Amino acid sequence: MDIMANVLLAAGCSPAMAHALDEVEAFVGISSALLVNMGTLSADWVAAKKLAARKAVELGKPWVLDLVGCGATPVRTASCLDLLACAPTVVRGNASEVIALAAAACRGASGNSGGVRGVDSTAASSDALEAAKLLASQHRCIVAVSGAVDYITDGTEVVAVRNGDVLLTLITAAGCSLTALIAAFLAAAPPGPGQQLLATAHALAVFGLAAEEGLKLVPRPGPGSLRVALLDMLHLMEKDAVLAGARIERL
Ligand SMILES: Nc1ncnc2c1ncn2[C@@H]1O[C@H](COP(=O)(O)OP(=O)(O)OP(=O)(O)O)[C@@H](O)[C@H]1O
Ligand SMILES: Cc1ncsc1CCO
Ligand SMILES: [Mg+2]
Repeated sequence: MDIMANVLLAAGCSPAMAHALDEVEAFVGISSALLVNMGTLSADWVAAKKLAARKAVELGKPWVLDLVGCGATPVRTASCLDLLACAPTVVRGNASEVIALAAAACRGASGNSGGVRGVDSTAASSDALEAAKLLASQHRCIVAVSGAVDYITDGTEVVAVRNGDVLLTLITAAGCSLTALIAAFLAAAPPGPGQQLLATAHALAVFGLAAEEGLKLVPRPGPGSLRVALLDMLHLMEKDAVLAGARIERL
């Protein structure tokens, strides 16, 4: 929650981390977008996630699902399936999580089918592209798979983003923070066909580019200094740097 909230603040947003059952709906009411993160699955938190997601749909607000550890345990996979049924705008996971969710959605399976290593991926994002397309078309959402190359699809179109650095995988909740940034970009996306897909791709590009630019500031790069430099660059990067450095390609 620390790094997610700080990433959002650095990017100019106003985050609130809320999970109380009797509060989440009111918070969705005053928010521009909702992020549901599956990192912590106490029963009342899961219930609050579902309430919040349903409220966002009722109010027509975008909401994003982060599949943390989908496939690692039966409870995690089942909870992710429950949230998928609440019509997310965007689903974001690493390759193993997306593969596990697609397998579970197809077969009702809840075992470790995506090669999940706890909350970390053992698969390449390209290996999850077909699973992502299937999920996106069957559930009418956008699916973003993070990795060396990030893929974003609505089931028909596929966009690839080639920003980022492998050192990000050594910062816990880097992916969670990226998903938070997707929610922020959805909140700011103009209406119209394809805009949410583009907003999602741009969030991935800006996040990855901030890491790349941050690494240039660090004399001896490691996860700790990258974590700090990433926050700094999300705050400092100007539009020109983003336009020059974003590597977004329609496939
Ligand atoms: N091999 C890589 N090269 C460059 N960037 C990468 C690589 N792997 C991941 N990334 C980037 O790291 C960020 C986090 O993605 P990752 O797939 O590691 O998420 P995650 O597994 O959900 O992480 P977490 O669970 O810690 O939140 C993304 O911006 C992604 O583009
Ligand atoms: C390590 C960890 N455990 C639950 S959430 C989280 C952050 C990375 O997904
Ligand atoms: Mg994750």
